[in-house]
Amino acid sequence: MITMDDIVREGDPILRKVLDEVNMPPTEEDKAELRCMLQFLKNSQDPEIAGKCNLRAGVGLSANQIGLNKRMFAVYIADEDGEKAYTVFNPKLVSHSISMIYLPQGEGCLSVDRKVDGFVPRYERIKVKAYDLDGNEVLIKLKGYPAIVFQHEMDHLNGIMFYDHINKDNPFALPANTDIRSVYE
Ligand SMILES: COc1ccccc1NC(=O)N[C@H](C(=O)N(CC(=O)NO)CC1CCCC1)C(C)(C)C
Ligand SMILES: [Zn+2]
Repeated sequence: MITMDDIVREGDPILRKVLDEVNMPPTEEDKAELRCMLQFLKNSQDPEIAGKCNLRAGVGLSANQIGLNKRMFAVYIADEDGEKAYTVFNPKLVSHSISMIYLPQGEGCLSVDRKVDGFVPRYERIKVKAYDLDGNEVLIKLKGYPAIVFQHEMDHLNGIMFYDHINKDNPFALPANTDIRSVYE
């Protein structure tokens, strides 16, 4: 079972690596690891398990955050209209909206044990081509909060941290000449 002890923290070089593609079809090992990552997110959102194991309520986890050099991540979002779980290999952003969004409270990261203030501009809508747990190619269309989570995780696969997107001069400045609005998760 993955716990916070297994989560790599900032400073570890693997968080700044461009990770390697996973050969398709995925091996049993690849699939087991990705399933474990999704289970961690579910556990972290279960008050009982999260309380017992001191887990931060996570909505997304990328492979390098548990020390694996593989282009894969899991996302688990449980909201009013049910739960959305994604386990993806080799995701590729195929298109995105011009309009952008950001979380008014900013972003955090399971690998960052400090608050980093500032707005993180993200595309409002994205289309992602990836491979699912069975190695089938899937096209995933997202908008709003789920799109933010996916972009946060895809950044991790390329060694990008959320705070790389925060304006250095004014963390709460929004990109000029951009259609951008705040969204709540
Ligand atoms: C059940 O949990 C929630 C319910 C409603 C709103 C928010 C959350 N949880 C989170 O946003 N959780 C964040 C998260 O998992 N991540 C993922 C991460 O660090 N991946 O590498 C950071 C988020 C910031 C924006 C998108 C992902 C942390 C860094 C605060 C743990
Ligand atoms: Zn993160």
